Amino acid sequence: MNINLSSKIAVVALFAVTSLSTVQNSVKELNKITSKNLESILNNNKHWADSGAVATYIPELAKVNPNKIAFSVVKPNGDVVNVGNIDQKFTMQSISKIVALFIAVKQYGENDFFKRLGYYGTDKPFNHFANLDNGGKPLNPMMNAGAILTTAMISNEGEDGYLRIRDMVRYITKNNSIDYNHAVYQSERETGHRNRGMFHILKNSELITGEENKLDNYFKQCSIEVTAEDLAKIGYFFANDCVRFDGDATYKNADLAQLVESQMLIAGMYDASGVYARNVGLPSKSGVGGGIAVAVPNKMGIGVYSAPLDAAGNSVAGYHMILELVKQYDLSIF
Ligand SMILES: NC(=O)CC[C@H](N)C(=O)O
Repeated sequence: MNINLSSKIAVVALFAVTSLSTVQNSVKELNKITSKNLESILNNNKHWADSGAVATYIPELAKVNPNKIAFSVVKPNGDVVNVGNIDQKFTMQSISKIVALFIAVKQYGENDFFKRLGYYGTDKPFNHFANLDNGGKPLNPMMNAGAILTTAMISNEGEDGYLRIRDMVRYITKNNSIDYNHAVYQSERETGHRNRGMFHILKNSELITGEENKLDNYFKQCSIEVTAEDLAKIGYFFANDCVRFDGDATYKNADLAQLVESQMLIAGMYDASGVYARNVGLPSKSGVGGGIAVAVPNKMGIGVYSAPLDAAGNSVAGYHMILELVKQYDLSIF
C-alpha cells in the first residue's frame, strides 16, 4: 500500500472513531440527567406560561389550569426522569396524529398511503383547508385535514380506528389505564364544525368513504389523556426505531420511525415548524392540550406539558423548557 493511501485510511478511521466516541460521550452525559437538572430548567422557564393563552375553541379545554407544568425525559438507557406536576393528565390532541400515521403506514405501506395525501410542510395553521378545495389532497398527515383522512383510512366499523390508536398508545407507554376524556370528546364533537367540514370535503373528493363514526374516531383520539411521562415515552419510541423504552422490539422498524420523525420535523409544530427546526432542531409534535412530544434521534424522548399556547397552538413554556435542554446538551440534529 502506498503511504498516501494508508495515511488517508488512517485519517478516515480516526474520524470514524472520534465521531463514534462523541456519540457515546453524549449518550453517557444524557444518561446522567437527574431530576435536579430538569427542575432548574422548569423553574427557569415556567414564567413563559404567562405569555400564552389556553385553547378556548374547544370549550372544555378552556377549563384547564394554566399553572400546571410538567417536564419528563426518557434517557437513552430507558430510565424516566419526571419533574413538576407529573401526575397531571391532559389530552393528547394532535400528538395522537403521529401514532395514527404509524398505524396507517404499517397497514397501507408508504406508497399507497401517500397516494391520498402529501409530504408537504406548511405556512398554514393546523386547521387550515389548504388545497382541499378542488379535490386537492391534504398537505400532510400532521394538519387536521390529513389527520382526519389518516384516521378514516384506519377505521371501519364503530370506534375500531380509535381503539387501534388507543391500544398503540397503551403499548408504547406500557400504561393500560390510558383512555379518552369523555367531556373533551363531547366538546370537540359538538363544536368541531371545521373538522366536520373537512371530513365532508374529503368525502366529496372520494378520498374518504364511509360514515361520521370515522370522524368521531378522530375526536376520540384527540381526547386521549396522557401525562408528560407518557409523551416522553412516545418520543423515545420514534427516536429509537420504534423500540419501546423498556427495550421491547415488537414493532422495531427504523424506516417507519424515520418517516414519522420527518413529518414531525417539517409539520409537527405547524406553521412554526421552520423556526422551531432552526432553534430546537428536533422532530417534535405539539397538541392544543399543551403537550409536546420530542424525539431525540437514536437517543431519548422528551415530554412537556403547560397549557398556555402561542399563536401557532404550541405550548409556550413547553417550548422554552425543550429549548434550554437542547442548548445545554447540544441535542439539535443539525
Ligand atoms: N393542534 C391540535 O392539537 C388540534 C387538535 C384538535 N382536536 C382539533 O382538531 O382542532
